[in-house]
Order: sequence, then C-alpha cells, then structure tokens
Amino acid sequence: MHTTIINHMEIFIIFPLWLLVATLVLSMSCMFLFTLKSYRSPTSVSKLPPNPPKLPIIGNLHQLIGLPRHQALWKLSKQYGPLMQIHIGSKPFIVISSSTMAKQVFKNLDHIFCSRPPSHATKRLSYNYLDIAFAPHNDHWREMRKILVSEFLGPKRASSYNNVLVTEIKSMVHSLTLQPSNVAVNLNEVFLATVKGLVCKLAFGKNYREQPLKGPSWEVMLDETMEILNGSLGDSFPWLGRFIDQFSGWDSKLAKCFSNLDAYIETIVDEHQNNTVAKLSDDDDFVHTLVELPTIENASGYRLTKEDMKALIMDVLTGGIDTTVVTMVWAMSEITRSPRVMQKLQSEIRNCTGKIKKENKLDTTKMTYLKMVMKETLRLHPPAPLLLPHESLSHCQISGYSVFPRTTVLINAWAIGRDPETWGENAAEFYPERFENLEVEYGGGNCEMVPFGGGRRSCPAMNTVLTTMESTIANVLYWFDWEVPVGMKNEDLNMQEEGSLVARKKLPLYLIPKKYM
Ligand code: HEM
Repeated sequence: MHTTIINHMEIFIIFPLWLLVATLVLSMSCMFLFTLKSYRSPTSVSKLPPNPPKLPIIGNLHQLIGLPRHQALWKLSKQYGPLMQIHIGSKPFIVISSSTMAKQVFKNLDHIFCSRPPSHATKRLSYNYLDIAFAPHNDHWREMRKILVSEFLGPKRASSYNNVLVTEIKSMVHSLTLQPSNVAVNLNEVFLATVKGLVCKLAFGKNYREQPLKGPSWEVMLDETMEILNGSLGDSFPWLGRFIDQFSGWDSKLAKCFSNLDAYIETIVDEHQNNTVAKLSDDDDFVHTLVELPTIENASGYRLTKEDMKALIMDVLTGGIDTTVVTMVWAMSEITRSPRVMQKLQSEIRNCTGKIKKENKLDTTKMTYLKMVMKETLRLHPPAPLLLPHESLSHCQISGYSVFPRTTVLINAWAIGRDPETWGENAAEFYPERFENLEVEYGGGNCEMVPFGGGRRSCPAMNTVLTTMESTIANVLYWFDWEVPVGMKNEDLNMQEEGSLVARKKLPLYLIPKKYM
C-alpha cells in the first residue's frame, strides 16, 4: 500500500497532471481514429489480388516491354492467376484473364465496372468525354449511346445499310476483277476501301475518299490516333510523366492529331448543316439526322450540341473502321493458311448462293460454317485484345479480393479466347468445327469469348458489323479463289501481331485472286 502511494506520487512528480491527462487523451484519440480507419478501410477486411513484384517508381512497367501488351499480361497471368493487380507507375490496374473472372465483371458486377478511366488522350479526342466509348458512366453517355443505336445501327437504317453494303461489295469485286492476273493484292487496302466506303456513305452520305479534305490522308490520321490512344506517361506518372509528355513532343502530337481530326469532322458537320451534301436516296445519312436532332428535343429533353455530334462521329470513325478491317484480314489469313477450311467454306458459300448471286446479295443467314469461321477468328484474334479499359465506380470484391473505387480494369479478351481450361488442348489451333457442338455466343452467359466486350459497355455495333464482315468474306470467297504469292506455302503465312489497343497482323496480307467461273 505504502509503495503504491509512493509510486503514484513519483509519477506525479515526474509527469505533471496536465501532461498525464493530455497523453491519455491523445492515446485514446489515436486508438479511436485507428479503429475507425480500420473499420472503414477495406484493406483491413480483405486481401488484394496477387501481384507480380514491382519496382520502385515504374511499378510493373518493365514486365510489359518487348511483347504486345495483351501477350505480356497473358504471360504474367499464367504465373499470378486470372485476377491479378499490376502497377504502371503509381496507377493500379486489375487484369482479368479467364472467363470465370470476366463473368464476375460483366454479369455479377456490371453496375460497378461500367465506367471508363480518364486519360489525357481520350479526354481530348472525345471533346471532353462527350462521346460514348470514353465517357464515364453517366446520363450523357446513356443518351449518346441511345442516339447511335437508334439513328445509325438500328432497323431505321436497315434498308440503306443493305443497299450501300451491296454497292460497296460490288465495287470491291469489280476492282478485284480488274487486277492484272497473277499479281498479289493487298487485302488490307481492299477491305479498308470497302469498309470506309460503307461507313462514310452511311454516316456522311458520301465517301470522303473521293474528295479528300485538307490535311493528312485519313489513313495517316487513323494511325496517329491509334498511337496516341495507347496512352501517355502523364497518365501513370502524374508529375514527371506530364513533364516528359510536354518535352518529348507527345502533347504537341496529341494537339496536332486532334486538330486534324477535328478539322475533318468539322467540315463534314458544316457541309451537312449548310445542306451541301445530297441525301442518300430516300434516307438521310447519319449526320443529316444528327443535325436535325437538336431542333427536335427528345423525350428526355436532351438537346444535341455541335460538340456532341462531333464526338459521336469521332467514335464511328476511330472505333468502327479499323476493327472491322483488322478482323477480316485475320479471317482471310487463317482461312488461307488452312486449305481444308477454305475449300469447305467456299463450297458452303457457292452451294448456298443460288440465283441471287449476280446482285451480290449473298444471303449469309444459312451459312453456318461461315459463322463458325468468323467466331473462330474473333476467338483467336479479337481486334481490341484488351477491350477498352473499364473503371470501377465503388469498392467491391471479386473472388474474395478487394477492388477499390476508380481502379482501371483490363479484360484480356485475347487470353480468354485461348484459355485451355475453356477451349481444351487445341485452344491455339484455328478449328471452326469446335463450335458444332458448343453453344457459345459473343459475350454470352459464361463469357467464354468476349471480342465485343460485355455488360452495358459492350460494342453496340456487334450485329451490324458481323453482317458486314460475313457478307464481305462470303463475296470475296464466292467470286475468287485465292493463292499465296509464288514461292510461299499457305501454312507459312506470317501471323505475327502488332499493336496494343488494336492488334493487327504485323505484315500486310498479300494474296493472288483467281476469278471463279
Ligand atoms: C469487328 C468490329 C468491331 C469490334 C470487334 C468491336 C469491339 C468493341 C469492343 C471490344 C468494345 C469495348 C467493349 C468493352 O469495353 O466492354 C467496343 C465498344 C464500342 N464500339 Fe465496337 N467493335 C467493332 C466495330 C464497331 C463499329 C462498326 C462501331 C460503330 C459504328 C463500333 C462502336 C463502338 C462504340 C461506340 C463503343 C463504346 C461502347 C460504350 O462504351 O458504351 N464498334 N467495340
């Protein structure tokens, strides 16, 4: 008892009372705040996805060098699993590489993963996120998507779409017929001319290929845009990266790329506003419809501005043409590499065609093998192998792992299409017959193949573009037999890929057309 009193006395001598109380209050506050933080912070209750070891400052950037990004991520996922986290600079990314994980993102948690991350390039090229593809999930995105679907891709435009498709295909077949015999043609160029003709006529009422606008060619602008959309250092390294962007010339490249595209689109809109573009037979083209929309306030009271129109046109131009051309080039490359597939497909097309062949109206609805061939092409060669990046709106869990709000999510459609767990041991082989006994749809219930993405941000043009590709390939194979250039074997065709946002065949596809009949 005595000693205790002395001890207390000693304490009071060493620590004055006010200091003791202050220390007590401070420690209790700290404990309270720590408990509160632990309670609020999801890290305390759940774990983060597996992540490859990263380096200071650059994160995992060094592990993505040397291969196209989707292939490098695929390699990493084999070691770290179908759900992993990587860092590029300070920016965290979640990478999804299996159909099971994709199903969680697109089906169970679509309401959380339905936004897009901001970036310097997409902000500028989308007129400050006024478009569809790069816009965050908001009412404006919803309205713009509705307009594209109802005014450009929907049944309203079906008859003009069919007419223009037939005209463009006729012109493609005609120009191939005029080729000198035994000379290989560049199929990238053939398909680009056809798809650009189709999109331009439907969207703008005429093909601007015939009347080039001022500035660089459209092909050059598209290549520059794709390069810019791969992103900048400033997106991942906020301070130093922005500095490098400015001094390496990236910022001025973006400014130039945007001003060229903007001038191109501005001319198109102005010509339509001044009514100097003739109407497409009975139908308006898409931009004609757009310029008339602002005067008709729609049901939700939405009025379209000139910037909105330009942002929509930008999406159609940059998202609609390259992807379609790249897919058809892959399809023809795979078909040519396999004479068995070529022969089987040609006999289906030539047998199905009947009397209507002369009008180039090949009815592809009954061509089941052709559909399998296109599916097999898109399984192995999704033209946007990592889709477009998604962003999480709030905190959630995937398979017990925490994902934080505003995390960028990359879905590796290329890896999902080659996963042996889904596709078996011959996953890497081009074998369209695999679909004979498989009920697999694009972006379907189990997300076995997602070349058009999934959920509410999936590609709104999927059905239209499948018709375009099936009709073009059917005609190309109906009217011509195809041979590889002299001295080359079919199976030796180079299939190397390049590009990250769009994975195209590295070398252009040259084949010799031989007129059939
Ligand atoms: C073979 C051709 C095409 C392929 C493979 C393709 C693929 C894709 C993919 C993977 C996405 C992103 C999906 C996601 O992030 O989950 C997408 C989005 C989009 N695509 Fe396509 N696409 C094609 C053609 C087209 C065409 C012809 C158009 C327009 C005329 C178009 C317009 C769009 C738009 C506007 C979006 C953004 C959707 C949104 O964010 O809400 N695409 N497409």
